[in-house]
Formats: sequence, C-alpha cells, structure tokens
Amino acid sequence: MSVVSAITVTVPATTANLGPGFDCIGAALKLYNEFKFTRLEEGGLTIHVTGKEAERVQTDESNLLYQAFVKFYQHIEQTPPSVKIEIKLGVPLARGLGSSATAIVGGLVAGNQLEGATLSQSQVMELAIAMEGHPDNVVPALLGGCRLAATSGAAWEICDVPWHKDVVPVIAIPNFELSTSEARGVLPTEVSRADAIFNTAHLGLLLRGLETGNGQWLKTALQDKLHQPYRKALIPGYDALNIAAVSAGAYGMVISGAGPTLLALADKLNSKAVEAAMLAAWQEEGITAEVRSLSLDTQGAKSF
Ligand SMILES: Nc1ncnc2c1ncn2[C@@H]1O[C@H](COP(=O)(O)OP(=O)(O)OP(=O)(O)O)[C@@H](O)[C@H]1O
Ligand SMILES: N[C@@H](CCO)C(=O)O
Repeated sequence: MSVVSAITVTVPATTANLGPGFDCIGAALKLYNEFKFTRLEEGGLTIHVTGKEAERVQTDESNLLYQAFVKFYQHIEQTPPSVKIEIKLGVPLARGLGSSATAIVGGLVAGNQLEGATLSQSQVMELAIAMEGHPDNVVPALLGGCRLAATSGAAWEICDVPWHKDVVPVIAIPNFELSTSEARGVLPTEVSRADAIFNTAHLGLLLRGLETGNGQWLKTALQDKLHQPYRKALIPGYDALNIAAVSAGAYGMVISGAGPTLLALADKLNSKAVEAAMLAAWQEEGITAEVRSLSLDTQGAKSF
C-alpha cells in the first residue's frame, strides 16, 4: 500500500472486566468515536472536536489521540507529519467505556494507514497494549467482539469469547466522570489466595455463561473480589442499581471498566425492564444518567 493524504478511523467503545475478568477481558459495543486525519504541507497540529463534552478534550500536543499517532511514528523511526485532526465524539469521556482506548487505537491505526499499513494488526495491538498498560479495552477496540487477553510473557495471546445472541449488555452512564487512574488508585497491590481462587472460578464460569446464555451460570459468574469491592464506594447508587437491575430480571450487574458506568447483563426479553429500573434507581439518588441496551460490535476499528 502507498502513503495516503487523509484517513478516517472509527473505533468502538468497550466495556472491560465484566466483573471477574479484571484487566483481561472486554467487549466492543456499537457506540463509536470517529477520527479524521488529514496531512498538511506545514502548520504542525490542528485539532477540532465535536460531540458531547467536546470542550473537555485537549486540542494541543497533549491530546491522547495525537500522542498515539506520534507513538506510531516513533516506532517506525520517522518524524510525524503535520496534521489536521477532526474528532467526532460518540463515546463518553472517563465513564468506563474505553474512551482512552479509542484514542490510543485510533491514533495508532491512523498513523499506520497514512503510511501504507507498514505494521501488522498484531504489531499495532502490541503498541496499543503497551500504551494503555492493560489489554482489556484496546484489544476489543481494535478487533471487535468479546476478547480475552493473556500474555505468554513475550507476546499476547488473544482469544475470541463467544457471546450468546440472547445476552444483552445494558449500560447505565451517569453524568459524572471517574478517571481510570483514580479508580485504580483505590485497589490493593496484593490479594488473598481465597480471592484469587474466587475470581479464577468465576471468570471460567462467565466464559461458559456468555457462550451458552445459561442464566444460572451468569448469575453466579458476575461476581468479583479483585476490584469492585474497593471501587463501588466511588459510585453513588451502586448498591441501589444492583438491586434494581436484578429485581427487574438482570443476571447481575458489574462496573463497566473502571466505572462509573454500570453494566447489567440481561436476557433480551428483560433488557427494557432492566433499563427502566436502573434509570429510576439513579434518578432516586439524584443522578442524571443515560441508560441503553447495546449490541456487540464485531468489527473493531475500521478505516476508510
Ligand atoms: N477522543 C479522545 N481524544 C483524545 N483524548 C481522549 C479521547 N477520549 C478520551 N481521551 C482521554 O482519555 C481520558 C479518559 O481516560 P480514562 O482511562 O480515565 O477513561 P475511559 O478510558 O473512558 O474509561 P475506562 O478505561 O474505565 O474504560 C480523557 O480524560 C482524555 O484525556
Ligand atoms: N481493567 C481496567 C479497565 C479500565 O481502563 C480497570 O478496571 O482499571
């Protein structure tokens, strides 16, 4: 492929952890950011952002999307070109839906496509994981679907996780932010053997529950001892939403990524009732929220 003058990249939102799969599993959702990069003859960097909360995105060299773009050029040992970047935000910022992963994947993919796809998809993926620090958002953002990532020590093994068509992700997005760094800051550096065993068993059960749609397995599987017990205090209304979602028929509720968005899994027949119950529970706490059922994105980052 040859060098091109402009490229548009779309990258899906992602929901990571899914309860017991802390830092290793995530799923891409049909909710997108769009990034257009146009080469300039000169002029350095111009960034224009549209969409909800556009004013919260940096428009200088500290912009994460641009930093990922620069990272690509550092990797291929070239100087980044002057560019105009147009960002259309569809993924809410710092809500636990992988907005930073969209920026990292978007910047790397854009650089690679502008330079004629010099790197393979797995090389882009390795760079993205190194930038984000964990694989569970960037891998499904790049590849689509639900993905489990495990390292051999030298490289990442990525496994496609089958997701039963009747299992619906219901996401409840509150109107406040929670940065990933703050939500990681409350976690202990060491865990007990009992908690490690608990999560090992529950992640295994979750994989089979997602594949088969077995509700009994999913009800038990959507529990965690590694991150949620420490993080839930950062999310007002967590317990009320959990009770509301389960009472309305959800299999369970977990924190999406580092939060504050909450994710319930429900049978497709219950998802509307679960949406209404979660919205009402947050309204009772005085919190404005957007609640919707989404389906899985299966394609990941796309460029055109
Ligand atoms: N489209 C974007 N362009 C540039 N920077 C972005 C974009 N989206 C997110 N960011 C950067 O990423 C930060 C949010 O990252 P953070 O890891 O805290 O949350 P998140 O990725 O939305 O949530 P989680 O990792 O829990 O899914 C923003 O404050 C901003 O600095
Ligand atoms: N696994 C990450 C996802 C958010 O980036 C966490 O929970 O901190």
